[in-house]
Amino acid sequence: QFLCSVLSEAADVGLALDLAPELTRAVTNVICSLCFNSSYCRGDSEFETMLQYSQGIVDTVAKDSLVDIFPWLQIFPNADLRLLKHCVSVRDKLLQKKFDEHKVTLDLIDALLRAKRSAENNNTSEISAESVGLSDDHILMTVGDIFGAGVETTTTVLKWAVAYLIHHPEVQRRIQDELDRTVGDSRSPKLTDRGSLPYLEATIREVLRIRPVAPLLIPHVALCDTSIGSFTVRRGTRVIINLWALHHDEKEWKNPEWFDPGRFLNSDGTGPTIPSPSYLPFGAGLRVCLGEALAKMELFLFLSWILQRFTLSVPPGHGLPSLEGKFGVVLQPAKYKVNATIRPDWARHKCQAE
Ligand code: HEM
Repeated sequence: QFLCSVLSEAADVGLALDLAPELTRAVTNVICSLCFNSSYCRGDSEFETMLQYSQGIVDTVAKDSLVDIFPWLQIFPNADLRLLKHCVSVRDKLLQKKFDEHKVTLDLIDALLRAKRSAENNNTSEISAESVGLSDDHILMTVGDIFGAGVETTTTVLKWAVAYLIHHPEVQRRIQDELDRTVGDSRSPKLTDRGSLPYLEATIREVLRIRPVAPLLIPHVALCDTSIGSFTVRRGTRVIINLWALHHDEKEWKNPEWFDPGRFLNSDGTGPTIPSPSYLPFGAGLRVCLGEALAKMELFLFLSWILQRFTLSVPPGHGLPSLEGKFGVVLQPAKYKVNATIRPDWARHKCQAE
């Protein structure tokens, strides 16, 4: 709702908007309300700090990832590693503050603290809060992981989605037709509408295919001797999965560089499908993304709300957003500006409400 009101204010005065900070704030607030039962307003200085350290981490993790591959290289002076350590320490201080401020509420920290207290009360020589991973430090790092994994990823997918929608007004129109037919303009889309909006679902899948947020997933280590196809993988080997190659494999995807949500629709166009097993935007197996279900809900709600109310386009005098991306642990699009125009039915709606 806040995001839509920012778009609405910009639309009223014809302002070209950099959506990135607004999308980040909206996604951060989803995670904040889950972890701390709180949210940030526009211009909050703590939120600005969070934006800065988060970008610092994205810019340095996996950059020229030689240290990731040869960890002993960290003995040499390294400006990126220094910046990374600084950002992590700012993050830890902020999380510690949130943790100290924490009152009794119903959120993730609260649930973890209750589990810790219950483990402490049942303390026996075999089971202690510490041994089941519930020290204060574990709780802080769990919340840190949820932030680290849950904000930049979802925000980046939304930025790519908007960039592709601006490049493809015909895709926007088709989603809007679908929204008009199934949801209308007298209420906002809900999660229960997801099953009746297959083209929007197919578009989200195509964005996740064509610009996978984690093009090399997260590095894995083989826990035992094993094999992948005809390759032997020894215990302790670092395994990097090239998701980019899987998602752009010409044997699996016709014209893989074309943005075509239709490839994720079944033959009669009535439901979403996954046409190839070469599609793993959230990874697979034991270490598959923990937040997949949450991320899909967010992507659906953000995009359906925005497209129900607005049409997105390139502001006059600006070029189309670049689709190249900046490679790092997360593949981010370059900055771009967007024009939001209120759709005629919503404009009427607003007038009636005033
Ligand atoms: C569209 C958004 C997202 C995408 C594309 C995404 C993608 C991924 C990928 C590719 C991995 C690595 C899987 C592997 O290496 O096999 C991963 C791991 C992970 N993700 Fe996500 N993610 C998203 C959102 C989220 C959210 C919202 C959360 C939490 C609230 C989250 C939490 C995690 C965690 C904790 C892991 C590590 C799991 C483990 O190692 O056991 N992710 N994600």
